Amino acid sequence: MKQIERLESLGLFDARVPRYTSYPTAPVFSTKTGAAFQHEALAGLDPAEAVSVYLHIPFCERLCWFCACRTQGTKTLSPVESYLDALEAELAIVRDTIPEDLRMGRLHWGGGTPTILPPQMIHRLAEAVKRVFPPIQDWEFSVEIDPTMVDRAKIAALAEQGMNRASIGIQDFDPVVQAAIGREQPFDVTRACVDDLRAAGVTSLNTDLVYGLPHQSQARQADTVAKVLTLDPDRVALFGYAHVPWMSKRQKLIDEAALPGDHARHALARLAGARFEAAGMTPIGIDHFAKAEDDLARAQQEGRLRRNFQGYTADDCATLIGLGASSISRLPGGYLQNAPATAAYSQRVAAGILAGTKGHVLTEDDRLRGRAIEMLMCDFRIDRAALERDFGPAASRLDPTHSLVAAQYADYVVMEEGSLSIQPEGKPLTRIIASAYDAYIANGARYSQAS
Ligand SMILES: C=Cc1c2[nH]c(c1C)Cc1[nH]c(c(CCC(=O)O)c1C)Cc1[nH]c(c(C)c1CCC(=O)O)Cc1[nH]c(c(C)c1C=C)C2
Ligand SMILES: C[C@H]1O[C@@H](n2cnc3c(N)ncnc32)[C@H](O)[C@@H]1O
Ligand code: MET
Ligand code: SF4
Repeated sequence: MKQIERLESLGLFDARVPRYTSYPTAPVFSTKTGAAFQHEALAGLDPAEAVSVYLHIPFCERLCWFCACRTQGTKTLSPVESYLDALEAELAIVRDTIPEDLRMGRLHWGGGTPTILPPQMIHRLAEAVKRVFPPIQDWEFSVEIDPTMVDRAKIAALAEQGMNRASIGIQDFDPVVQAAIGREQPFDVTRACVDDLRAAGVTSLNTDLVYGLPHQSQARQADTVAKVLTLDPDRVALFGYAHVPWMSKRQKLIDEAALPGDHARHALARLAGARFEAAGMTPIGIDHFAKAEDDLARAQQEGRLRRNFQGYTADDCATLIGLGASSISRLPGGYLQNAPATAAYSQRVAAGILAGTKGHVLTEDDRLRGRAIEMLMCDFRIDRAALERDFGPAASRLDPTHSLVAAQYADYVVMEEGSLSIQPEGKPLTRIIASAYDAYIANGARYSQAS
């Protein structure tokens, strides 16, 4: 049997499992954990430890049909202006809750499209965040940028506020694919944006690509990858298209008949991956590539790679404070998600209430399984000794699962001294294998295809 058919027989194309940007995953969160927990957790933060801050801007001028991110379309800046009022209200409540001298190690603006903000709003928002969270000396400030929704004045404003990393959305450069996902983006506009970001002092530049989009072919994918390589990115994210029209209504505009089949989709991922590796980039986790000298590759090399709501990261801050509608915080005791809809979020913070509405308090078992899943997603290996260091004898609770996984995926995993490793050919199965450690997997949530 061919390699791909053996993987297929293990459920590669049938499995619908989470991406594990957290454990438990967001669908497990419940309203039993809300603002009361958030208040206690924020108040109890240790001021000696810098925190990471994520700020969500849920607005786009265009709404790409393939997109599953939480965002809304707007042609004017008036809802954006009101949203900044809400963010300032949330920041004021958070300021009154956290210890006085808490510092910020990292700030990430995501969306949606943060670059919908004109320069004066960029300054207003960045200054509001820094007043509540003064940055440490060598802080990092990263921003998600839509090359068609940015100009030099916006980039200059972001750079003046300290932006030193950026991530640009590309997805695919082919005009036929772009038309099929409702996202026109000329190469020369993207090229100019990259040049401006570099000139403004951005030292680490990520590009987002998606495989599995309608009308993608080997030839088109090869051409997109070649164009991306001429931009010389430090990192590339290559996401598998998650077709979840029940979650993201705009995906109903996607022509399902034009989506590549399972084998074609897999071949697209393989082709792009092989080209990035041939260009000298290191594969990182299940869907990233990075230059060897980039922090992400170094983190992987040194066993410091982590996974959080933004995907793979070298961020070692234990605490992530999410601001804005739908943002998720990772606090010492557990997770908390802000009200997802912009209106509900704005009403809460205007009333002076913390924005968290759903969450999960972590048990010791959650932490153990969560760390095992993170190890698989980052290192393709569950290090038994490391788990025992952190969790003591409780680490043995996973032994039956190791045995089950080792038997079920015998050709693709090895057990050595209690540590389980996924072999290189088994990497496409990583999300499926990780889900074997998920105690909540049968809770009825619907997920996207695993590979
Ligand atoms: C690559 C970046 C993406 C992030 N989320 C998505 C993408 C493409 C889209 C997405 N998010 C979820 C699903 C369904 C489950 C799955 O297939 O794994 C998809 C397709 C689950 C999910 N992840 C987060 C949330 C809030 C949810 C939805 C749960 C719910 O409300 O029902 C956390 C989260 N992931 C990303 C961000 C930016 C984010 C939180 C703000 C990245
Ligand atoms: C933040 C990044 O998330 C990716 N992204 C957005 N929507 C989807 C989806 N449905 N499937 C896969 N990736 C997606 C894009 O690459 C975007 O740039
Ligand atoms: N909205 C931007 C873009 O599409 C950033 C990535 S998607 C959140 O280019
Ligand atoms: S891909 Fe980016 S620009 Fe397009 S809808 Fe999603 S968040 Fe908005």
